[in-house]
Amino acid sequence: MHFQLPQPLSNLLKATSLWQENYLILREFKHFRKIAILAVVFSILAATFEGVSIGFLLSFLQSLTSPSAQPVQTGIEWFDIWILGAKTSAINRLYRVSLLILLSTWLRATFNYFSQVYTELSQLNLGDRLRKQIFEQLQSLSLSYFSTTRSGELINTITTEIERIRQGFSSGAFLMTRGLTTLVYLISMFLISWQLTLISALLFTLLGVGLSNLNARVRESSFGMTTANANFTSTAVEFINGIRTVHTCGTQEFERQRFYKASDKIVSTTTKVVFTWTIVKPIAEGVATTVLVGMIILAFTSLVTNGTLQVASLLTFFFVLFRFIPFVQDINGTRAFLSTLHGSADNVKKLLKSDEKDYFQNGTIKFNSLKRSINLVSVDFGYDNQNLVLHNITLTIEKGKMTALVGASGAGKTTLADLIPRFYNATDGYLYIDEIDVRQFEINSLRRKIAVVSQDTFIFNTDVWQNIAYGTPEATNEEIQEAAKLANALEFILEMPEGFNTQLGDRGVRLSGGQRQRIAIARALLRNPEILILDEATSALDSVSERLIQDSLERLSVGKTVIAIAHRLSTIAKADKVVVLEHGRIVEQGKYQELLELKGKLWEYHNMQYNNS
Ligand SMILES: Nc1ncnc2c1ncn2[C@@H]1O[C@H](COP(=O)(O)OP(=O)(O)OP(=O)(O)O)[C@@H](O)[C@H]1O
Repeated sequence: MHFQLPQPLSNLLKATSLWQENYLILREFKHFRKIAILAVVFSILAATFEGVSIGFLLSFLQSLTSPSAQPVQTGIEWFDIWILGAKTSAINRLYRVSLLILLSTWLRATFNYFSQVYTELSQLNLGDRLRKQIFEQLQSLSLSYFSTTRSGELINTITTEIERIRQGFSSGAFLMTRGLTTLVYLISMFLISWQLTLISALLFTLLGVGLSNLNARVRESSFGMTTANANFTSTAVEFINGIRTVHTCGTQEFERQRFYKASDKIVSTTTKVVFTWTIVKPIAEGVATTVLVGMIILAFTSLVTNGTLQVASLLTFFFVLFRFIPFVQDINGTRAFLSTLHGSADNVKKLLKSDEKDYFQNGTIKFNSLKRSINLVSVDFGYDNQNLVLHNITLTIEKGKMTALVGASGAGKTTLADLIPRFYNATDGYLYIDEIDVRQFEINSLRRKIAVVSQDTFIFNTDVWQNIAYGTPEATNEEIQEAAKLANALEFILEMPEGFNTQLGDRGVRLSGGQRQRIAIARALLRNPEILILDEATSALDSVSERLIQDSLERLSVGKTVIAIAHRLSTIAKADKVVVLEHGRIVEQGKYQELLELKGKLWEYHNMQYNNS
């Protein structure tokens, strides 16, 4: 069944500031509107039956206090006669009304149960949708977004802040049910005594207005609380990820202070919120009790003594008022709690918002294979708008050839190589693959043909099989073993306690640097790429394995296009073209021997390396 809100209702909803401010969150309801509507419907039914039981209660008390009096009549003849038993004896009426009270109470309890179940389910769905929405957002943002955002902050948004919004939904639903029931109470009270109801309504409204001011303050301080949470998660994530560096550098005390400070900040900002938020309920309670006592005195001294109100009606009125007060307190308390969530909502909305974010724009042309060359034409690139890292790069990388990038640390070699699989877009200039702008290619079809073996290969916390086959799920065990063998990784894998089934731990902590790199090479070998980017691929290996891997890479490179970045010149001596970069500019390019004869930059590096070793 497909639920849809009626158009006018939907338009009305969209005109509210609640919708406009929280559109990015509320739009998720459309994915589980059936559940959300059921939650609302059951809440309405529960509230209605609360009112119905009050009606029956009045009849019940009347039957008790003045059995001979005319019973309460609804005006619906069949109902008054057959259901309430208006024409039967007082005791009969008492039985009937008692039965009706029980029935309506059970029904109310049942509806309450379903309203709670569907509210919880809606809440679960909201959390689920928001997490997935953020995942989609993170997947579609360009990599540069992650260079400028702390990962801990993102983790905080996905976990803590979404959890708080989820709680916010159930509080919102609670507010709605409480609101509806309060309305039903108000109507019942109004029917019993409009004078007393008007006075109570006026006093409670004044109370509500007074408390709004406090809620605004809670809202303000909630932003500080969210910032403190985000900062704390970032600090904790950095501390755990960098634990080896902390031990190596002996900075435990420094980290302790940083961690404690971040944790203290959560305490201080939250304390501020707690003090303001929790004061709401006691204030509401005190004022409400004063109102109640005042009303009892007023009712007795005027309305009952002059006969305007029956004792049964008065008792029912106070019974309802008595139940009404905690509801009003709940409403105020929940409103205050909801105010504490503005910071969280803001945080999630900021991440989901699409303006001022750099999105990855996918192309449509399917990349099948490299036919001629990759051409960079006057390419400039900067990670931010202020500082260019690459300047005016014009370069041809020919199919089937090995192009080596050489230069000092920070010269821009990795950055240049990252432009080919389009990890980043050129800030200016063009990158063509076979004369087609790289931006026009469907990115996954291009990246499937490229393998990158980089300095910081990520090893997943799963077994060796899956780590090598990452990106090639269709690979057979034989193929995986063959790739491991070619990458010179088979031996150490088989020496591990469970061989290929060994779990590699978070980020591959159970592997040495060289082993990690060999897993990465095996991963690349398995993908059998057309274009191979080797970024310092052999730097973490001992000389024996380096030679073995060098051989396997040479075999693999036959007929493939290789872009190799290596500090050790021995690994690139056979390159078809060597490109020397300095401060993001190409200063030399040509064959290794030709460049040596020029006695320029490569010659300097060459001498430095071979004279030192
Ligand atoms: N994600 C990033 N965000 C901002 N700046 C970056 C980023 N990555 C690198 N840089 C900067 O870009 C410049 C070039 O870095 P790159 O990693 O390309 O140099 P490299 O020649 O590969 O160095 P190395 O040989 O040390 O790996 C450096 O100044 C570096 O600080």
